[in-house]
Amino acid sequence: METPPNPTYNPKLQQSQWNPTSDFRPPSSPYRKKRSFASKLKRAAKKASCVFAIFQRKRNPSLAPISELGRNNGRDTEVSYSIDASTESNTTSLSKLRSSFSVSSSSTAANGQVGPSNFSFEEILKATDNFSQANVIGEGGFGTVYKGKLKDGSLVAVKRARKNMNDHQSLSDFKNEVLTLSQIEHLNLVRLYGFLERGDERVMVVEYVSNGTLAEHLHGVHGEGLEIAERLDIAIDVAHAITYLHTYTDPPIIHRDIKSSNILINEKLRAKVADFGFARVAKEGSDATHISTQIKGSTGYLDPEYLRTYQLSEKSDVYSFGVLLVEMMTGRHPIESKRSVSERSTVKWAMQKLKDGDSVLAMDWRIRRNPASVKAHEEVLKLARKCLGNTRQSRPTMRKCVEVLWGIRKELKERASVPLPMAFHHSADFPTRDVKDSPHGTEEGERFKFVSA
Ligand SMILES: Nc1ncnc2c1ncn2[C@@H]1O[C@H](COP(=O)(O)OP(=O)(O)OP(=O)(O)O)[C@@H](O)[C@H]1O
Repeated sequence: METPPNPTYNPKLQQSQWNPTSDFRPPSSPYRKKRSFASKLKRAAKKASCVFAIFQRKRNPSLAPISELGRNNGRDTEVSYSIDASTESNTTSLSKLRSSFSVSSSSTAANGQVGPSNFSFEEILKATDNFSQANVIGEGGFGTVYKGKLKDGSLVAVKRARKNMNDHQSLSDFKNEVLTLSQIEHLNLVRLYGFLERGDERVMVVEYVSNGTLAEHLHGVHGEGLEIAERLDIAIDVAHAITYLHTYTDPPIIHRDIKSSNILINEKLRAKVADFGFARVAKEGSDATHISTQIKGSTGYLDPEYLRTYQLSEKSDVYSFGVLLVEMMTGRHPIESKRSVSERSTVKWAMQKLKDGDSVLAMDWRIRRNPASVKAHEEVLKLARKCLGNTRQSRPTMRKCVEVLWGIRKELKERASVPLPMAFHHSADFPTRDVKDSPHGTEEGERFKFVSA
């Protein structure tokens, strides 16, 4: 099932316009379409507002132009940039998926502050209570992440770059993340609302996603333990997001750091992919199949072919996605250093179980067992096996992964709706395991509990 690209989205953005490593300048909008009378009128109004902005800047030079983003290091000016908010729609079919693939053009208000709710550095200070410890929600490679509430009531996550960010790489990763995020908009990708820079402070304001990371859900820190259907929905969301990056942005974007801690979960247990610090723009041109680059990514998720050859392609994300699928099905970290040698690499262990016809033994103890869930688990592992292929040519595209996952979800729903004969409750086909079992125990001696759908 091939999906034609969204006809309204055909940006032809030259890489030279926004090379993330060399030129940190937000590009002009790549979003092109025929202009209606209304949009001409809008443009005229915008022009007028630009004239007003120039007039304002003359009166108030502290309002730096958008094009100075990232270039006023050390000066006490404030620079801001953000993208429009748009209504999110849930995507469950290919056509809906397509319609959600759009890039919003960045809009600039007269005062140089833009976005869904205009905010200044002062408002960010207010929103986070002067970056108070009570609002800290996480710590990452770039610095501390705060929860904030803007004056219009919307919740945001504020990523505050470490002040002594003299590590050139971290700063360029930070800028890379801002730049990449500013290019894209998708239901399953964390939205960038804006970037502010004042003096040595740099903050990135992004959509707040309220329910922790996938890693926390899988490894028992957050939530009750996800059921198989919820895991499938999350896998589909992630696959949609990566498909979008690979297929519907031009030039394509390789995420480079797909892992469970970079996937944020909302209250409805749907996923948004975050952390574009390592994202890399693929070369333009159909014959460009890979990019030679420094190794980036996270242990356990890294494509071995990329490690060997230093050549990055979209299929490196596919490999990491394969590792993620295994993690989601087994509930184990990709590397489990405390386990016996044969179980230390979760991918190797689970793939061996699949090969031996014992895939159910690699199923997360938190997932309820029934014929439908056991089958879905096995099918996901089979897809993971393809994603983990040794060569990039042997791995499926992310779009193919979406299709396969849709098929598995459909079958799961159909199977789950068929009432189980009582005999199944005591079936020897499905080993039972006590849900209280330690996730760190070895599989030998584990007792499984079989539960009907
Ligand atoms: N948009 C967000 N909404 C809610 N919480 C977030 C958001 N972004 C980040 N967090 C929280 O802050 C933590 C740190 O995030 P950050 O992206 O800075 O680093 P990381 O991805 O965990 O680590 P690294 O940068 O080393 O990859 C996350 O683990 C998450 O708990």
